[in-house]
Amino acid sequence: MFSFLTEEVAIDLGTANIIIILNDKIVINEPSIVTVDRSTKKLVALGTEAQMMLGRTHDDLVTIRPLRDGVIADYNAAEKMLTGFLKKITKRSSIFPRSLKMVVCVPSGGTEVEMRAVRDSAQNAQGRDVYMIYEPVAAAIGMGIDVSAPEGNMIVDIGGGTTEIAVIALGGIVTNKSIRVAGDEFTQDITEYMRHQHNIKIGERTAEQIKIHVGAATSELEDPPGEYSVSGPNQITSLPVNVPVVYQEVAHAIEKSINKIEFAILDALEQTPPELYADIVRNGIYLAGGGALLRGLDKRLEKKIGIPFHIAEDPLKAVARGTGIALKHSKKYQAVLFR
Ligand SMILES: Nc1ncnc2c1ncn2[C@@H]1O[C@H](COP(=O)(O)OP(=O)(O)OP(=O)(O)O)[C@@H](O)[C@H]1O
Repeated sequence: MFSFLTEEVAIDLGTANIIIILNDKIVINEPSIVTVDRSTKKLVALGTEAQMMLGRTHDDLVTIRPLRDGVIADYNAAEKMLTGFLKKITKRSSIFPRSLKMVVCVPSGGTEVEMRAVRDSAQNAQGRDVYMIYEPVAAAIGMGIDVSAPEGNMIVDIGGGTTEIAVIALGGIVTNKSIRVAGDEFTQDITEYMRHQHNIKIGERTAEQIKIHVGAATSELEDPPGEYSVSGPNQITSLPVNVPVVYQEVAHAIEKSINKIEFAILDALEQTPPELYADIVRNGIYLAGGGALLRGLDKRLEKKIGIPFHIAEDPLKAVARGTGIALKHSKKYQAVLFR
């Protein structure tokens, strides 16, 4: 009778970004950040607004990233963030409590405790009917892969906190590898490199901008980006300096982290049963997550591993789209949804 009060919400609760789909449309796509008042514990800003405050707050305010390495690190902040965003987007009724049917994605390498934290915070944020889906499965659905087919498909999802590598067949994850090396680690590598090589101190946002503007996984790009200039204080003199950065430097800075991802993919392939391995060689490997946008990454991996790599159409949204599709067709996808 009150089904008009039920709203369907799909959530990609990522370390770097949160994407919320309401009734089929992306309504929130913002950084997973909150600013909280230290003394009253009240929420001051959310998402993009909170990101603007990162590194700029005074003592009374604290800017928090509630997720680290793909999982909830600060439970209270995560709940505040979810509740805050859901308040922004859902209908309110003063007479009847609203009812949210939710699907939230979780990393495939998460522990039971970590998953419970997601479930509880979603329920406390008014989710009456909460389901979960593993991120690589959601990414595969988002890329249009038939996850229930009797065929193996490998997904490599390079997010902010984790790189998830999974082989999916018959609606389940057959091989799974999750490493805590992804976009945030690349950003940190760049900060370190700039400090060592150029004696310049830069913040997280600037390092991320370098990665986005001139980020590359190889120093031999066919279509290289122009240099990107950053300014900041010299480490020793504190005087302002301006440094132009070229893509080869970023490739050098993140080399070790990319190597770790290569090894993890090789390791996952080694653990894959032979029939599924043959499918993967035939179908290629699918890349999703923001890290898939690093220039030359697909070509580099292809060369190293000898299997073609396909990048998702919109890598940053593949997981969210898949979560939304699984929610919309929850009967069809009941095998991949769990509570
Ligand atoms: N053009 C780009 N080139 C390289 N990296 C990028 C680009 N755009 C975004 N990123 C990086 O992608 C990461 C975010 O990706 P994504 O939104 O897939 O992760 P997430 O879902 O929030 O994280 P996780 O899956 O670990 O919880 C960030 O580290 C961001 O800096």
